[in-house]
Amino acid sequence: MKIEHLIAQIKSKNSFLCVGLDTDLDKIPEHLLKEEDPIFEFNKAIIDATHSYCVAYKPNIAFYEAYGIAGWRSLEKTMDYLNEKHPDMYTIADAKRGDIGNTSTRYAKAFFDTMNFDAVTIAPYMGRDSVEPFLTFEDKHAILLALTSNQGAFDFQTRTTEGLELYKQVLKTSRDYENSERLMYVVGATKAIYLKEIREIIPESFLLVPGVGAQGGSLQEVCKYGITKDVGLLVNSSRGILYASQAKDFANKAAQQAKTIQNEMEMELHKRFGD
Ligand SMILES: O=C(O)c1cc(=O)[nH]c(=O)n1[C@@H]1O[C@H](COP(=O)(O)O)[C@@H](O)[C@H]1O
Repeated sequence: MKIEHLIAQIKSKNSFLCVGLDTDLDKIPEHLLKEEDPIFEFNKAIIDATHSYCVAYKPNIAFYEAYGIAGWRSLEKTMDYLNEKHPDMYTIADAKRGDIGNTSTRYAKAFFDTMNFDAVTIAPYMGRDSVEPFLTFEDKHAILLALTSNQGAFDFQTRTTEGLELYKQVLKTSRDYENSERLMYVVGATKAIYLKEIREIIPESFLLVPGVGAQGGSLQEVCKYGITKDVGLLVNSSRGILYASQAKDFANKAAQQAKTIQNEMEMELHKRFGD
């Protein structure tokens, strides 16, 4: 998807919500387990209920790989459903890949060509030649982990070498990669305070911001420090939306949660951009 199209979607829906499809058979409503493909049926119901309130969906690949071939099939069906019924939705494969060049090339083919995702999350640790294969696809994005939402982020990402924290080195160095305009970055909502300095290095790049909802990050703080003239944010919530109810009304409850976040986003956008 062209970035202009994503920005237009955000503006027309007054939403920069990404719904994370972290679909877990231990958490979905019991009545769905009787279906032939419970994961797909759950995703389809969630998509049908939430698509007016969000602009993106982010299946986390672990939740599909965990079920082997059946899980991959559910993922493929979910992507086919999204691409056919909701082609305006931005789709992110949360796979956190990255390897030597020829291997990254195959990962890029898997997610961009075969599965037709718009973006994939990438671990930057192996450097330039592990990232650039993902940047050769027009209108696709590689989303580099910069400062993640979890506690372990402090093990390495905030450590300083040569006067600069590692996550800042990731931001600075990757700007010189070929086709770096196709990069986005992950910054956890739980690290919103860091966004001020992050925006000094990457004033315009889109950020994927997970960690509101179940992990306790604040949408208001994220907006305060992270929003750009094009909004520049995709804020993800997975469990907080997916598992708002585990009863038969799960899709309605998920829609209510998504609508609540969308309303908050609309207020934040209104504060900054007016009508
Ligand atoms: O790359 C990610 O999406 C990601 C990065 C990060 O720093 N923290 C983080 O939670 N995530 C993912 O975002 C989702 C968060 O899920 P909830 O905490 O249930 O909203 C999960 O799929 C995580 O793997």
